[in-house]
Amino acid sequence: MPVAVHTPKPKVLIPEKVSPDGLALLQGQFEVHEKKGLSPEELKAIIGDYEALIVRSETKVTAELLEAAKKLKVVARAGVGVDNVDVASATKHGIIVVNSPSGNINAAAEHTIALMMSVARNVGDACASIKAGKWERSRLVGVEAKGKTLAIVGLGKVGLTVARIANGFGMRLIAYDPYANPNLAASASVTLKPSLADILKEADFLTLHTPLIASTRGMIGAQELATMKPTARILNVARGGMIDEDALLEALEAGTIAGAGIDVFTSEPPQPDSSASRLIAHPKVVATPHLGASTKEAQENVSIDVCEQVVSILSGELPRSAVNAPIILPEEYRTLQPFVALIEKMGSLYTQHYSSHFSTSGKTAQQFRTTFDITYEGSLANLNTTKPLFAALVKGLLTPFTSSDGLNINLVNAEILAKERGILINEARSRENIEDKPYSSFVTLRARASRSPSHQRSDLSRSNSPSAAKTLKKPEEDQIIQGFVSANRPYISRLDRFTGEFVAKGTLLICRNFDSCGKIGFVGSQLGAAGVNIRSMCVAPLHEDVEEVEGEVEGNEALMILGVDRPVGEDVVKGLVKEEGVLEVSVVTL
Ligand SMILES: NC(=O)C1=CN([C@@H]2O[C@H](COP(=O)(O)OP(=O)(O)OC[C@H]3O[C@@H](n4cnc5c(N)ncnc54)[C@H](O)[C@@H]3O)[C@@H](O)[C@H]2O)C=CC1
Ligand SMILES: O=C(O)C(=O)COP(=O)(O)O
Repeated sequence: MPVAVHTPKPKVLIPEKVSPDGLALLQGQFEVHEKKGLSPEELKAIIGDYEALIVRSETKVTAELLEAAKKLKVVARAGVGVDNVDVASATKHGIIVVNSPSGNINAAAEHTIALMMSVARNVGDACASIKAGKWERSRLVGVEAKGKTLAIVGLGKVGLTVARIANGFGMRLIAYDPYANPNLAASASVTLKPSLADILKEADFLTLHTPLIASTRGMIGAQELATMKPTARILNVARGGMIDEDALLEALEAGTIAGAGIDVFTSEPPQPDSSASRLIAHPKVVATPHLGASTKEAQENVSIDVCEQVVSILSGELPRSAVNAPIILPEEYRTLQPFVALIEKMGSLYTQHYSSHFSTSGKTAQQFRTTFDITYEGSLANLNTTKPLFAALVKGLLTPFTSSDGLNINLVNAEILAKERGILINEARSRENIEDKPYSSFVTLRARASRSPSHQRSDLSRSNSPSAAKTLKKPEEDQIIQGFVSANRPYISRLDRFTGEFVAKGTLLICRNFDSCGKIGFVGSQLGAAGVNIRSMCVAPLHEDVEEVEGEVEGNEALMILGVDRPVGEDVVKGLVKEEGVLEVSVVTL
């Protein structure tokens, strides 16, 4: 009686508060563990059990933690900034880092405006004063935003949203961002300036909206503050570390800066007695504990956004916002996804079929070839990026070798791994008309024969002429697999010298046999006797380009591809090739 095999569900760890709206998507298919308040040591001790980690800004995802994360496939940042994640280390380990690039933009922008108005009208100070029983109207006179200059550093998603709201207040808008889109800037009535110095001197309010990276760390220090108007007010809802907290405190004390609204700090929560703590306590400062993204709406958005991506990644699909992988446009993503599955299966078929098969002379293993040409034909040739397809091929080629040592191959590390293993993949596109075919695109994988002077005639990559194809002869021929997608299912349409369409799925028994009567019956009865049920069958005759060569057996051969319901044992395979007529058998699982 077959024994039911229990496959454990992948585990997802969430060490911070993440909205339940997204987590609901994970329940059922994964084991979801919400464990708040873990120390770095405690986190490191348990991370090895998890396939996915979902964090916000508090968890430090260090190289040391990632080293211990043996099963981890994805770090999902439920927010924008990934400065708390060692992305380079994640890339090295093949761990995908995803974020939610737009889920909390509006929240961060509105919080910036809230701080700007609070600083302008002394809301923090006034609130503390009235709660203390005072009534200080003349001490707490503020300024208006209307007519003032708002200087924006970093005109990305948050910066632009702030600009659009501030435009409604009647503010004059200037920005410094060397990579900004001038059309977007103009449409938000923002004048781009060529340098930081240019906007600092004109600012009545200065607001920061860049990521924390090498070029922005410490970008506002004593020198920069000294060039600003004494009436200027500074806002930071981006990251601590971009403003020198000591220098800002000094400027506020000296009265050379009028006030500040600060949501983020160099160390969070700030250490007691640190400059950040003194800034928070300063009467001219309105401070909040990193609340930029803390709205119900933003938390729902980011949670759903990253949880959907965790589901995709753990299901072997592409994420939409990977930080350490090429960005794919949504429409391209839809086109690519079925081909990612097809190409991975073509690579895996290649490795399994050619690396080990049974023939009349016993089990033989061929040398794994390392030079491949992959050609995308038809509408697939128009894609902007084929990186996910490249990664899928590397994964398909290597996974049959490497699954046991747990190597995690994905679009993040595929290129590095291919290089490390000496695999050379040449990608080509062909826009040739394929209107005569029943599908819009197809893919050809060709493993090049090793070159020696006497074999050069067989190298089809150097000549596409039909006469070159006719010279194909064992043992120096190229190995060819062709495939296409129909109704989202991956099909193989050519395997070596044989053409026939079969679905690349499940366990397949691939038999090369003499193209003569009785072979199907013989194989069927052998499998039946072994209790193996045949679910599908395809007979693939010789490809039309391959000429029947007099005196050679190839001209009289066909492939029989049988989809079977269970793995086929070695004894059954040996029994098949013993009988004259079945020349070679391989078993592959796709
Ligand atoms: N306080 C909070 O809760 C939140 C904070 N944030 C922070 O806001 C930052 C910005 O977010 P988005 O606008 O979504 O990012 P974004 O990537 O859309 O925009 C960042 C902009 O900064 C510009 N930039 C980069 N280096 C620069 C430099 N040296 N000088 C001037 N400009 C530079 C880029 O060209 C880009 O246009 C995030 O990185 C995150 O750290 C985001 C959301 C919530
Ligand atoms: O999205 C961001 O970059 C933020 O700073 C939000 O941080 P949080 O998720 O609230 O810890």
